[in-house]
Amino acid sequence: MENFWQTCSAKLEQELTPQQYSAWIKPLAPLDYEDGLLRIAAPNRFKLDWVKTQFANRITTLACEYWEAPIEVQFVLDPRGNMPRRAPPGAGDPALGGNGHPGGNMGGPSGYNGGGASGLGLPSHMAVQDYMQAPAPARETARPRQELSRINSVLTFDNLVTGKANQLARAAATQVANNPGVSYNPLFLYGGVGLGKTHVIHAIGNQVLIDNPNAKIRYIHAEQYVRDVVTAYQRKGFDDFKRYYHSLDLLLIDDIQFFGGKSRTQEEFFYAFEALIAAKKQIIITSDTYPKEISGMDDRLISRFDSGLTVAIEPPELEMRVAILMKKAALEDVVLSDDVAFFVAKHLRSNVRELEGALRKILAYSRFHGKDITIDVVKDALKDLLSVQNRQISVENIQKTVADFFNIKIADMYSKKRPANIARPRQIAMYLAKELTQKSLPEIGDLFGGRDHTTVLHAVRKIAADRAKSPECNHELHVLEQTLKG
Ligand SMILES: Nc1ncnc2c1ncn2[C@@H]1O[C@H](COP(=O)(O)OP(=O)(O)OP(=O)(O)O)[C@@H](O)[C@H]1O
Repeated sequence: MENFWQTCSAKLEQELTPQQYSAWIKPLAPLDYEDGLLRIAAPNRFKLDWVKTQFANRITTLACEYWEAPIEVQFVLDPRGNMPRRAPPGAGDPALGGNGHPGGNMGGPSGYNGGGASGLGLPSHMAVQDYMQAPAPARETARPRQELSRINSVLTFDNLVTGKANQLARAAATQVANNPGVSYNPLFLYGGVGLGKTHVIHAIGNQVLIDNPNAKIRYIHAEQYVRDVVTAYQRKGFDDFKRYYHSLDLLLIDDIQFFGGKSRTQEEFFYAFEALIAAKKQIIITSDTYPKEISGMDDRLISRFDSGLTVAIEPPELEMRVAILMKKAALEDVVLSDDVAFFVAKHLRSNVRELEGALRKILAYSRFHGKDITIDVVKDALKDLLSVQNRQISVENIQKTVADFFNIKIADMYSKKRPANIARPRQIAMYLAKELTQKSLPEIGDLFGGRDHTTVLHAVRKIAADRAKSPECNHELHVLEQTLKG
């Protein structure tokens, strides 16, 4: 470590002005180096902050070059108290009355040839930047991996309610968490909005971190990954980008449908994917739909996504919705009666986020008015939500939504044509008409070009059977239902 620091300081001395070097680099001291984590101490908070924002990237790059490995650099306040001030008197420490105000002649961003944070080395998502944002020294040293991983410690398996809708996903997730890189790789979870995909992958991350606190884990939303690719592109920083992502033990990437149509992102992700899988590192992906249905996605990625295990998370069934409401209420120290929980769960069927929102409203309403939570209180608290739920869905609306979804003409809903690409959407529309409206089978038949009620019955049974056995069909229907319910 001492050797590294000598090499690194010498390099920085060449790159910086003498004042910059004396003011910012000389007062630093390497603390320790272990398992890819290098800690460097700064004598006071001001210097710590400035060094983090201005020189962290460069120091990390030099460290990676020196050890020829991905290195994370953490800047901390010197645990031994203030170190002797080695910068010459008046050498530009504004905190001590010098003239080194950021941007002034001591080397603020504009004074640093070769770049400040933006021009040197790692893009903004990189490990060192993460450390740069670590809040307080105590936490910096306590669980650096946890902070770097972006894992939300609240989203665990313990508070994930399990039911028919997510039991497969949970079983697969548990297995992957217990044997990362070994069982299903990648694990691909898909399902509609607010059904718990993000919760499940954070739960995996939390579990892996408990079992192996040194695991290098990263949770990232796909939109952020896209932004990082753009940043790496602008800064010509793909080497750092690759080094970082290819060095992970566990990559959790959320809502990958956002990669659709973004070829450069897909290319970079493909490399990361291949490198991690080859090294038996675990990848977990979520999406709002199954791999083949993601539009604008490269075929080679789609086939990779499908090469591990693909599991759906379904909308929760009634009992599961009740259990979720009760669990979330219990976390707020509130006991919901059965009839209240069933009432809410019966009326709000689309997703868990909606249930959480409803519960928040109910709790706020009852606290504000000082009333116990009864069905009448719930009706008042959720007036707006329930009126939307009760809004009548018309058969015409169903026909239009289904026709748009499958890219056929509305007229095909009434026509006598029977090619499969028309017949199936028509059967789906009939099924939804039966599920979501009060119309009888003959009435529905009439609205579909005067068809017999037995034709409607056949369609309803067929689609119900398909839905029960095919997660893809179930997903399509769920998306349509969510669209229709607004
Ligand atoms: N089975 C469950 N048990 C407890 N809480 C759940 C469950 N499923 C979802 N939730 C909660 O519902 C909320 C929404 O879940 P989450 O964000 O994981 O959904 P998502 O499927 O990732 O949605 P999106 O596609 O919009 O990103 C979160 O607060 C999550 O904790």
